[in-house]
Amino acid sequence: MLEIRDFHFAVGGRTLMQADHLNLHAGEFTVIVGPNGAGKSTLLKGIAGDLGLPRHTMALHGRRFNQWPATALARHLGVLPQHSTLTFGFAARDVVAMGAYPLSLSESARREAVLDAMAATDTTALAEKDYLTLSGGEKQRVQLSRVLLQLCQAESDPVLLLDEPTSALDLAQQHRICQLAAKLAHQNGYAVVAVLHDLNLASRYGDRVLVMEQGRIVADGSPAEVLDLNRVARTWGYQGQAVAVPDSHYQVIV
Ligand SMILES: Nc1ncnc2c1ncn2[C@@H]1O[C@H](COP(=O)(O)OP(=O)(O)OP(=O)(O)O)[C@@H](O)[C@H]1O
Repeated sequence: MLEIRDFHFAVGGRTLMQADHLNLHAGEFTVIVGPNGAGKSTLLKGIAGDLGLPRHTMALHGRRFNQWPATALARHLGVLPQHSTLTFGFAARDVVAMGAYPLSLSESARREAVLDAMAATDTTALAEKDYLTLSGGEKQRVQLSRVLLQLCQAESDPVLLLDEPTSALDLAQQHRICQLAAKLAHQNGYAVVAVLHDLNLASRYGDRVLVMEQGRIVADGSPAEVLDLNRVARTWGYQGQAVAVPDSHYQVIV
């Protein structure tokens, strides 16, 4: 559904990200992993339009990005950046409501959609709180609600890009957000793409894993195909150990 061709971003002659051909699929939770500086955020920023790359190199549902009206594209492509800065003290629910800008909703439908988006990230209790007083993890989940709201009127399967959505979250919330990402893919048909550093979360929840190294995708497949100890040693320079999880088909790398 999302096709990328000849994607290239260089600064000062150094290629920071190159993807000759990448397809992202509806109903699939894709996880991007790789060492610091591998180009994961750059890839997401490129898709999100933040790098000014040519829009005709990407197509969504067979239509090139430059042929999509901006608001229609915003209803189908949502991005949770690694950092979101806000300097005014809005209530958390007003921050979420910012996601409604490409939508056409009555006032009451908008209020309800905001609450639905907050319920999905377990932030309902924060609705009236000043956003600036929230903890890092609470802010991250409120921002995710904003992006979920933005996609709630998509006419065809949307793409959700998450740049390190679990970086500020406690253990339980990390699993909840990964479960939500998998559910949005499997039950709602979203193409969900998340950058994660935790390879065990990637293996447990991802349908597909892309490994990036020095700006390029060097492995692409199911977690079992891609995340073995050899790959971990080669890509991260870390000699891990694999431990089987009882009564399950997956293993953790420690
Ligand atoms: N606008 C830019 N100008 C110069 N260098 C850049 C620019 N954007 C990114 N880089 C460099 O490109 C490389 C990839 O950065 P990127 O943020 O994509 O890495 P990452 O894989 O997301 O890393 P991390 O896991 O640390 O978040 C880094 O070396 C970074 O310093």
